[in-house]
Amino acid sequence: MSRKQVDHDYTLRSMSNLMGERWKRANDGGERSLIKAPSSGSISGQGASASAAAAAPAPAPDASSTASTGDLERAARKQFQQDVTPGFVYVLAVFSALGGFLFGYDTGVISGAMLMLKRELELSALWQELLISSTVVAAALSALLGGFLNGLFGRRVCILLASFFFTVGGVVLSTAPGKEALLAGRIIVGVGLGVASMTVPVYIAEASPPHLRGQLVTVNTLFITGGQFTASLIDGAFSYMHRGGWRYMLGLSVLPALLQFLGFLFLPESPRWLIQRGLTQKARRVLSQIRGNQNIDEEYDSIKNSIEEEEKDSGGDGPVIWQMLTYPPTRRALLVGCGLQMFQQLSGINTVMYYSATILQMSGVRDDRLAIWLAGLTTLTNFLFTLLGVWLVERVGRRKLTLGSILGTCLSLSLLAIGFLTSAQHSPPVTFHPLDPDINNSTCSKYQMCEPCMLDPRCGFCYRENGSALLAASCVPVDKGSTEHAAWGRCSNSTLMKDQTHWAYNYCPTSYSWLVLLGLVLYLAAFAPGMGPMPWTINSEIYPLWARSTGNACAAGVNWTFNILVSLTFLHLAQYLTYYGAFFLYSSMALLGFIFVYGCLPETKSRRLEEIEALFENQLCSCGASDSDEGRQVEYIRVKGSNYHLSDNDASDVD
Ligand SMILES: O[C@H]1[C@H](O)[C@@H](O)[C@H](O)[C@@H](O)[C@H]1O
Repeated sequence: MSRKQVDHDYTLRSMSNLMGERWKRANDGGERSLIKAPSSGSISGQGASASAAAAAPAPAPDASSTASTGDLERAARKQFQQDVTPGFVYVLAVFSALGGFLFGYDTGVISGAMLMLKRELELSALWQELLISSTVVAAALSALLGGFLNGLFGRRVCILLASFFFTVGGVVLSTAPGKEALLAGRIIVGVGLGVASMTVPVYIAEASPPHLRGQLVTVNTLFITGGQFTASLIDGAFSYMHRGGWRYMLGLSVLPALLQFLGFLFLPESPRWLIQRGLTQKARRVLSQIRGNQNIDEEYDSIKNSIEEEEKDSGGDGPVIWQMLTYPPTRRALLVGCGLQMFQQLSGINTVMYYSATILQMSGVRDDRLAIWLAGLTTLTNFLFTLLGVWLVERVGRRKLTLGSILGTCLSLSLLAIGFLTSAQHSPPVTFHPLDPDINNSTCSKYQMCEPCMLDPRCGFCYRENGSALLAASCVPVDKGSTEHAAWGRCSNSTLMKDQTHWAYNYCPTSYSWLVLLGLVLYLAAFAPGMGPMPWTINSEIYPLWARSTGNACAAGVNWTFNILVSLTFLHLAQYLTYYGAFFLYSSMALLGFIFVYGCLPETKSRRLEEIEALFENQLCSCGASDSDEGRQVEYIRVKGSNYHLSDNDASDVD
């Protein structure tokens, strides 16, 4: 049988299962399942038969039955909102999202810690780069390995493992006697990061009821940005310590890590993973614990049936990744999931996060400490707008949220670029050429403007400010040991830097910085609610169970890999393309991302995880045409002790 036929059969089988269940429940007076038909046309991926079924005229309900249906529906919704979501699922989400917090904290805290470390341990540029990127490289590799571990040992063990690594890493970092131990600590933390970043969204998604899933998984990204914000506060606070502040900065992560470890000793395994492993009694117990002793029969049966279906359908032998690539729906889901993560990083979020202090310096902030605190404002904005995403995700859905967000990201990146361009066009000229004591190094003295001088990593701009006028501006070599001062002359140490003399490394004084700042704020406001969290949220729900951990592992691996690529290349990119060139490049990446999302991302809001595979049965990137499906909703509604799937046009199924 060809793969195409297999897909088609699968579609029919899933359809008839759903319809059969619906019929059975409508007739036996017990639990009822009401699934709303597509509002217009078919839901994507349900093929011609589904369209035909949807197009068939439904019996017209009489007026009284419509009225009672409305009442029932309202009562059902009320009941559902009152008691269907027990608090336990929130506890579970928050404890898991501590993994997200550590992700944000450990990636964010290093920039402030590095300012102290490089001074105290006299780190060379190579060691600084090693300490920063080793964590991200370890995270990329362990995220990939995490897929395998997840399938083998389950989500809970993987989260325990990640928090164990975070704890050990934190202890090693805070007690490190030298740079080698620091490197070891950063690698250990990176391993934890990779495993946590791919496991936590999956665990939350698998434990959540469908109507809350998006929100709860998005809380994980809220915790990531919360971790980044906390890290910037801690960096600011400990920057006042003369020695050893970095030990506290790096070591404090032990607290949330320990809390998560202890919490997960008592939290349950994902019920879906348990069912897949055949541990059905345990799965039932966990499910009713998470659902607060509601009737879980329908949900349990539905998960179990779909797992059996999936196992039959995925077929094939060999490693899971091979099976995913040879089975069209999972291959498409994988492309969409990895594509989203790639475009998230290509939109330059981490350039903005890591270089916000430089961007702020451009806008006139001279004091290093103030720049550190203001960089905290950037992370706060990121955090606050992610909160907006948590609020929006179940209201507008993933697709519209991602589309709106990436469009806004693209426009605000262009504004940032225009800000940099205008600053470059009004770049101050070099007006003073001091005698270079090192006659061999005359590169810096060749520059006539601040812009090319600033873009050359070997040079910096030294000037005196008198009101708004720049006086005696020169381009001089930077000190090889520290970018905080020049190699020689007026800007070579702080005692010489009197009379309003300033050293600008990596930026130029400009009066157009407000444009850059505006672009920065708009960028975060656009990126944080959608492009920040949605790639994680969507990845946690688009794969069938047998492929979920591998799919998330690949997508998280892509996220970390592009994170390294974008953040490590930024300074080189700025050197070759200038700052505005780099931001125009990110903006065009976001535009490509918009086209990709528009064409390829189906709406997954309110669907059960087991239904989502059907969305990928159509040809890849045919979703742009099926926007109308977004109105389709499946919700569990509990009425007088029974579970309903309730939807808009299910009147014929209601007594
Ligand atoms: O979703 C997160 C979030 O947006 C963070 O702010 C960013 O630093 C991460 O790289 C990203 O994966």
